[in-house]
Amino acid sequence: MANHMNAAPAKASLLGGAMIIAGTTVGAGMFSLPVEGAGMWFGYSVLMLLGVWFCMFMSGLLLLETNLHFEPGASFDTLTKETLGQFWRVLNGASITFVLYILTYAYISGGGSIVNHSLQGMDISLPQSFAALVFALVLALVVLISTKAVDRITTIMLGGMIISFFLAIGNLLIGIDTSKLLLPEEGSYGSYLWAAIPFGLASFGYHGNVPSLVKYYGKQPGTIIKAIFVGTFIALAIYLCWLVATMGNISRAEFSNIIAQGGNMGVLVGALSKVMDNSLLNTMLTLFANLAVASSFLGVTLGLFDYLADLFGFDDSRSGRAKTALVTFLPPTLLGMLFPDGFLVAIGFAALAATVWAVIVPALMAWRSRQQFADHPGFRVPGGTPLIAIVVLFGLLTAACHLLAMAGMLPKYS
Ligand SMILES: N[C@@H](Cc1ccccc1)C(=O)O
Repeated sequence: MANHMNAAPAKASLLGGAMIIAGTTVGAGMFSLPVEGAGMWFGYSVLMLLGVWFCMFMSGLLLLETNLHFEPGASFDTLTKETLGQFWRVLNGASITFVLYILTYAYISGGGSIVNHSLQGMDISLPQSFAALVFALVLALVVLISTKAVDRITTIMLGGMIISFFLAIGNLLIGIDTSKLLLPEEGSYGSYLWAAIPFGLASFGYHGNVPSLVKYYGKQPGTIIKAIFVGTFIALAIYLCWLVATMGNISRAEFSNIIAQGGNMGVLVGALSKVMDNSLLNTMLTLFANLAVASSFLGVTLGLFDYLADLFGFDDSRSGRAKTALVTFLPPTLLGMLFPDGFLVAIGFAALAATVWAVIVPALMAWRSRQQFADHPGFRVPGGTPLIAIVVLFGLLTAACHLLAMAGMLPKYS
């Protein structure tokens, strides 16, 4: 999750906004997709991604619709307070905080696992909890230094991600085995769809950036809609290539093995590395995975850092920032060291909480604001109330899938 808000150019370009959205969207969630999608395999995974992308794109537009009734700079707290009232304001704030914290933990878990995998390539082996600590400390230091430091570093990382992704994936795409992809062995597939939906939702989360885009561009719905469309579409394209590359090279049976080993990022990348014979491209793939999770970590924790500083009233002095850093990073880092392999569980819970603030609340707010601001309509998402209902149902369905999967009541591939 990149955060480029502070570097607003004199004339905000569409590309800048689209990159902000794509940078936020593409993150650790992506590494859960092939593992959680292994049960339903490629065809159903593509269908799920298309459906989830559509609903998450629409919920972003519904959020934008409400946001445009307020002054640029107004964010979730103001929007929920003015449209839905105190109950939703508190629930929404709690669900955002929860998502930011648990994603930070997921990134530390995934980051530790991928740092460990990278070090193994250099013949260094560390306990994974130590690798998680190193990953968290180095990046926390960047956030502690300044927002500007985060901004510069994520920009460089985004460039590195694009180059390394296309080099590594290009090679994997050439080597795919279409029969693996399209004609896997006999067995049931469709029933595994449900448990995977929450991971699709988490992978398409970016909604914290919608208020930032309104602040960045001002009240320009046309440009903002295009930025959200292009940004999420880039993410969709990257995910589809990623599924082709992983499922076209790793068989469904091998995925059982990956799942048995916890399904963390390092295990998945390790399995892919085995099928790549070129060591440079192998390095590119590992580099991409490191950059993807590191840039997401910086974006998410910067948001959490600013939010907690404001909540606790810590100032911007050196000691104030140190205190904020402590509350931001200590709990997830400790968890990351105690439970280094909770990556997939954490992404699932992030999805559950995200159904509230990234899906259901945006839909309800748009519905309310259409009544409240009936005399100055402004931008309206097409589709009327039925579209709002579809988005709410999607949120409820995803939450139900997560809860049922947790209770062991949905088929899970293993
Ligand atoms: N889409 C992000 C996670 C995320 C979820 C919700 C909001 C923001 C970010 C990822 O894949 O890592």
